[in-house]
Amino acid sequence: MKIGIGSDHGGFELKEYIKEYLNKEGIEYIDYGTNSMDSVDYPDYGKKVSEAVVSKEVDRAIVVCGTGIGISIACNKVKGIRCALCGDTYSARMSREHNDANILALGGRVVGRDLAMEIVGVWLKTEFANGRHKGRVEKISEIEA
Ligand SMILES: O=C[C@H](O)[C@H](O)[C@H](O)COP(=O)(O)O
Repeated sequence: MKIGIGSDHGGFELKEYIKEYLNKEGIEYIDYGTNSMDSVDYPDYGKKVSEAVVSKEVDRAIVVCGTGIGISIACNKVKGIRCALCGDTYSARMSREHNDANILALGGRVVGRDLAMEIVGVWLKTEFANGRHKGRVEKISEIEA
């Protein structure tokens, strides 16, 4: 599995920490920026990462901004993206099992590093459950169409 990762300045530090985790776990990733704490606009990075998911350059992605709110809103404007902003491991697991979320959003100024890593770990390893959830996710795609 290849993961895309991106953030604005508010999520930069957590993004770099997540990269260390991915390196340790041997998970391949592409970093779409930003590359410093200099102020940038989160929609630019949400768009880049989302387009990489839709084009299948990466399988799934993780995005981070200060709260995770702005970048998740931006990602969810891209057709085919189901971005879930998660602050706990239960939501992270459900976002995969029930919603087939293809992007995880985190708030770099909200969640601590240890919790963020638990959320990332759960989200990466959980598969979509299909079954009754499949038709519901398809109805989301119908809204987009
Ligand atoms: O939802 C938006 C994000 O939390 C941004 O990271 C935040 O708005 C950036 O704020 P500032 O420009 O004050 O660092």
